[in-house]
Amino acid sequence: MAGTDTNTTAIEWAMTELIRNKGAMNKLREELNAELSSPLERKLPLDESVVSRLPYLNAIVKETLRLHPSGPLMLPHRASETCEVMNFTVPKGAKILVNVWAISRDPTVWEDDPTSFKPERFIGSKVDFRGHDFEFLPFGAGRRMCPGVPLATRQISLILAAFVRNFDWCLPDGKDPAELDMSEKFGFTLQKEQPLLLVPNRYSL
Ligand code: HEM
Repeated sequence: MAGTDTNTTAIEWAMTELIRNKGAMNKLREELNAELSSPLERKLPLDESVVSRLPYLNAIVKETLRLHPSGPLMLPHRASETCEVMNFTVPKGAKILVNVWAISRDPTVWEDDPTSFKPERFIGSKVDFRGHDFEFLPFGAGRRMCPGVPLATRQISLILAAFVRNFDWCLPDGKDPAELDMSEKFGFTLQKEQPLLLVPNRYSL
C-alpha cells in the first residue's frame, strides 16, 4: 500500500471529522495548549517527541482509522493450505479479502454508537492497531502487517497537531459542517468522494 495515499487520506478524514465534531476539535486544542504550554515549546515547531504526551490526539487518530480505514480490504492474501474458519472451508489457493471497514463498525463489537466519531472510546482502552486486537485492524495483522505503522502514526499525528495548534478551520462560504458530504470512494484506499475544502485562519495563544 505504502504511505502516500494512505496517510493523506487519513489526514483528510480526520480533519473532516474534526470540523463536524467541534467538541473533539476544541478538546484537541485544549490538550495541545495544556501540554505545550512553556514559552519555549510555544515558539518551537512540533517534533515527534510530543506525540506520546497527547492521548486525545492518539485517540483521534485511532477513531479516524476505525471509521475510515485507509485500506478498507487490507491487501489480498492467499490461503496457503485448506482450512476451516468458523465452519467455513477456505480452500487452498483462495484469495482472501478481510473487510476491515465492516469489522470496525460492527455493532456487536463496537457497542457505543459504532458509526459516530467518538475518540473517547479509545481513552483508557487497551485496543490498539498493533495487530493483536482483531476488532481493529487498520494496519492488518500478522507477518504481512503494514511495516509503516510507526512512520504513519507519527506523521498523521504531527500534521494534525500542527494544523489544529496553528489554525482555526472553517468551511468556505459559511457552509454548515453538518451538511458535509461524507460519501466514500471505495478503491484500493478509502478516499473521500468529494475532496475536503477548508479555510485556515491563523491562531495563536
Ligand atoms: C494511514 C496509514 C497506513 C495504513 C492505514 C496502512 C495500511 C496497510 C495495510 C492494511 C496493509 C496490508 C496488511 C495486510 O494485508 O495484512 C499495508 C501494507 C503495507 N504498508 Fe501500509 N499503511 C499505512 C501507511 C504506510 C506507510 C507510511 C508505509 C511506508 C512508509 C507503508 C508501507 C506498507 C508496505 C510496504 C506494506 C506491504 C507489507 C507486506 O506485504 O509485507 N504503509 N498497509
